[in-house]
Amino acid sequence: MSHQTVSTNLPPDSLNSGKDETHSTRLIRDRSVPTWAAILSSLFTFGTAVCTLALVVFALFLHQLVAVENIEIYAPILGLSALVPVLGIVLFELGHARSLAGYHDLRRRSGPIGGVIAAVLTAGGLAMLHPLLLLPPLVGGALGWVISRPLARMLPRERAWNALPEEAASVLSGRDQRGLSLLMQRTRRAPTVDALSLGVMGAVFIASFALASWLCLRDVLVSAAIAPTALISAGISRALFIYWRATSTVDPEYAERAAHVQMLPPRRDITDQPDSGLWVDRLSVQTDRGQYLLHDLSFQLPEGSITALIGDSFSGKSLLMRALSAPLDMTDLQVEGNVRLNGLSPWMRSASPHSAAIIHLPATPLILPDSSSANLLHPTDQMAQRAEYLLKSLLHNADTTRRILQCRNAQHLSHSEQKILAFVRAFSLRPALYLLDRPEDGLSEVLRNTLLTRLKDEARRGASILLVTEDRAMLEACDYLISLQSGRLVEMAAADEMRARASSGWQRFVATRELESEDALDSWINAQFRRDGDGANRRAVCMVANEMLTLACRSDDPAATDTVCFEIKLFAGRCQLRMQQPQPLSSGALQRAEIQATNDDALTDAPLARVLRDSLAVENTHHDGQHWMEVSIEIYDPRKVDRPPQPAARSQKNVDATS
Ligand SMILES: Nc1ncnc2c1ncn2[C@@H]1O[C@H](COP(=O)(O)OP(=O)(O)OP(=O)(O)O)[C@@H](O)[C@H]1O
Repeated sequence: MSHQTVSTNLPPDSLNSGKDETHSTRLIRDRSVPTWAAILSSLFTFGTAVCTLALVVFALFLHQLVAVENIEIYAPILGLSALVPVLGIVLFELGHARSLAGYHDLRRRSGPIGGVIAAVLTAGGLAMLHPLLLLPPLVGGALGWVISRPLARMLPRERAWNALPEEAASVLSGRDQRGLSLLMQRTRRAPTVDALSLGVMGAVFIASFALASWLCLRDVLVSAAIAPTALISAGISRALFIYWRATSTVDPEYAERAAHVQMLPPRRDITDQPDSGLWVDRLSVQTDRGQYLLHDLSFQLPEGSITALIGDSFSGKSLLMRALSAPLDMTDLQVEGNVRLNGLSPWMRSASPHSAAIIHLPATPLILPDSSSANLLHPTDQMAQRAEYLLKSLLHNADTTRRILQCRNAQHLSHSEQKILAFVRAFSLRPALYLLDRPEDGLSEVLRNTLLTRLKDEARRGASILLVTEDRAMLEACDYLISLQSGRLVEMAAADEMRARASSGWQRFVATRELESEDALDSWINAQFRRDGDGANRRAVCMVANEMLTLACRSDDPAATDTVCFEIKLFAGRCQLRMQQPQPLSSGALQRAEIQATNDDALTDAPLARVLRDSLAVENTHHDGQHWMEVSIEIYDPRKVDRPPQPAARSQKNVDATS
């Protein structure tokens, strides 16, 4: 996938000002495994298998010509000639490892295919000698399948190290790095599998030997063929066994991946999808049990904007960043949505060079156990100059800059040095979108300020920045705020507007104008009443809010928008809940609702009447140029009452009416 080149207006202090960007920005390519590599791997192992077979054939001729027929000269001739397949084995094995260096998993999975092909061809040769000779290797192969598939799944796996709880306590106290890596290691296969496979191979060898001896007795085989036949049979069952074993475990390439990632088609009703900035539409992340971790998120980040994700702990902030940058890595989760960055899908991976679209910087920096230069992606002279400049501008210290750049193992740098190194690498890639998870973590105030200045420069260049932060200065620099709660988007608005509202005590919630928004509305209201004993307050306000939502959904006013907007503010003894309206409620509608509120029979289908019944007052108000239906609801302070008030008789009436 080729990516659209991002806006590259450089900040005035950039070293590359006025120069061609393409020479100073490193392109990236997503990791990929070429299809030819699997074929090449199989060919190499096929070559090794043929050379091994040739050795067995040499052994057969040596036995027959030298030991049985007493032709002495063949001993050195055949002995020396057999060095050719020996050399072949070495060359094929070396060639396999060298030409596919770095593809260890692929060699392990595709290599055995070459062995199986050689085994099938050899089995054909055995069958031509006598069909019975096929029996031991085939039975061995079948047993190998049973051992490495169903049996291996049932047997307990061996751990790299069986730590006692006391030992684990010592390791997790930070006293034993080697112990920690052993604890982290994935479990290995069951040792019983290896023992059984060796036993099966031994059995195949001896069964073939016995069969070939019997065939020799019947003059079907010469005596010199007995041992080679047994060796070949054992080799065939070994090749099959290796293949079963290699394919019985999940390919690491597909392990720990998302269960399902689906790019949804654009909505038909949206025609003005922007071709710049980030566009997120109906993004959801679900567990395999159907629990939503992110629910139907839709928002836009304009090009060159800084936006902060705010919300309680576990509200899904970090998860959203991961879903935007690497949905495939969300182990066992189901991800779907339509995500576009500058008009293209950042979810598509491509092995062809392209400019970096998204860079995600988690709170713990990603640093390789290699030199700083390697961590800066082995920069060209021009890029190295820019990296040095960026480091200096962040650190304001030439000595520290030099020390970081000359470091041979960047994992030995301090946490903040590693963090700055990761930032410099990101800045030199010039992505269209930065996802920054707690960028301030571990940085001194001076570093946080210089980092913020740099981020503002990146935004001026045209990059969009989405960050999770608790740093006041960073929050104040934001153009927009996105508020998340329990994986749902509560609101996205201009930062100034949200700050002003928050300081006035009002909290806002925006959702689509449909009854399905009820769960999100309830969880927003629940979040306003967190004190122990607040349950009755939650129920009372949720009941009224849900009726208001029903009222909004029933409205056939052509001026009504696709969204509903609620605001809430808590006072002593009451809470004010208001909903934005296209028009004020007419006095006629209010009067009818008041009459209905006193008549139980009419309550089932009269949301406004139920709102009136369950609240202290309902009135039309006007704020920020908008009409609001504002409701006053009685609440209590759980710290001051021993026993929360029972649901009012009116609420009971409501339940009775609806049941
Ligand atoms: N792979 C996963 N499988 C199941 N649940 C997950 C997975 N990843 C994250 N979660 C859950 O999703 C929720 C949101 O996690 P996330 O890390 O996004 O929280 P956060 O908003 O960043 O919180 P904090 O501010 O505490 O870091 C958490 O309850 C977490 O347990």
